[in-house]
Amino acid sequence: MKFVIEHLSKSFEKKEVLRDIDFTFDEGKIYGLLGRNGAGKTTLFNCLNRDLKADSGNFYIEDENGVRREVSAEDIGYVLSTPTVPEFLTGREFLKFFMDINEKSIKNPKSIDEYFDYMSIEPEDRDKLLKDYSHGMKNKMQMLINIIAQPNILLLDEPLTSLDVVVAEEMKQLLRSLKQDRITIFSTHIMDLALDLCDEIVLLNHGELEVVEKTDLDSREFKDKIIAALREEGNE
Ligand SMILES: Nc1ncnc2c1ncn2[C@@H]1O[C@H](COP(=O)(O)OP(=O)(O)OP(=O)(O)O)[C@@H](O)[C@H]1O
Repeated sequence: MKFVIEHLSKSFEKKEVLRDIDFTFDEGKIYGLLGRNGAGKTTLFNCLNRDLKADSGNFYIEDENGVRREVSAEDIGYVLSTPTVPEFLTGREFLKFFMDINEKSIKNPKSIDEYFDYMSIEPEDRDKLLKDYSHGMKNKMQMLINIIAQPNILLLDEPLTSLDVVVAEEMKQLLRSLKQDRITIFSTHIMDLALDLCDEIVLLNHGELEVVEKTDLDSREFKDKIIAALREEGNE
């Protein structure tokens, strides 16, 4: 499977944020999306998730035989940087509700407590209202509902920033274990995280996506190359 973006453009009034983007993402890889503040990472994710209408362009899923099809809502899981969960439900009620409404699309469902175990959410927290969850715990719940359905494309907008070091490490392991059979695109400002977790580093710079080739560079040189590319001419 490939995820192909063609001629994707988006402007806000006079500001051209995404400029005729052409890019192909391959199955089984984690892509680290890096860009300056305001470069358009969230805008790109919002367009791919169809929360925002692109001005032009399209994107498809292409199978092994080169056959293309439209991307459906079930193909995409989108974890926002600021978790949004229904605060009036308990963690357990939320998971149950989510599993009930997605019954048909969840392959090999586990029990609710198995899912909580999977995300290291303690038994005493499972029946608390989500409004009383910490930011990191809400983040975990959001991550959980996005991976339960095993989407073909997982978009993660800075999801690890608020997590403590132990949980962030667990999430990294989780994302690595999930990367087969799907395309994971991960935006972050934490370069070490990107280098550690991601198979490819993609820069969003001047409204375009480009891969940073790593050939023969040690990690210091690679970081310098990334910073130089992002610094060049600025982004605003
Ligand atoms: N709804 C909107 N209306 C007008 N301008 C917008 C809107 N959403 C985003 N923008 C502008 O588009 C540009 C890209 O914003 P976006 O949030 O996509 O950047 P980002 O790369 O995710 O930034 P950061 O790393 O700071 O989170 C910014 O200049 C922003 O002001």
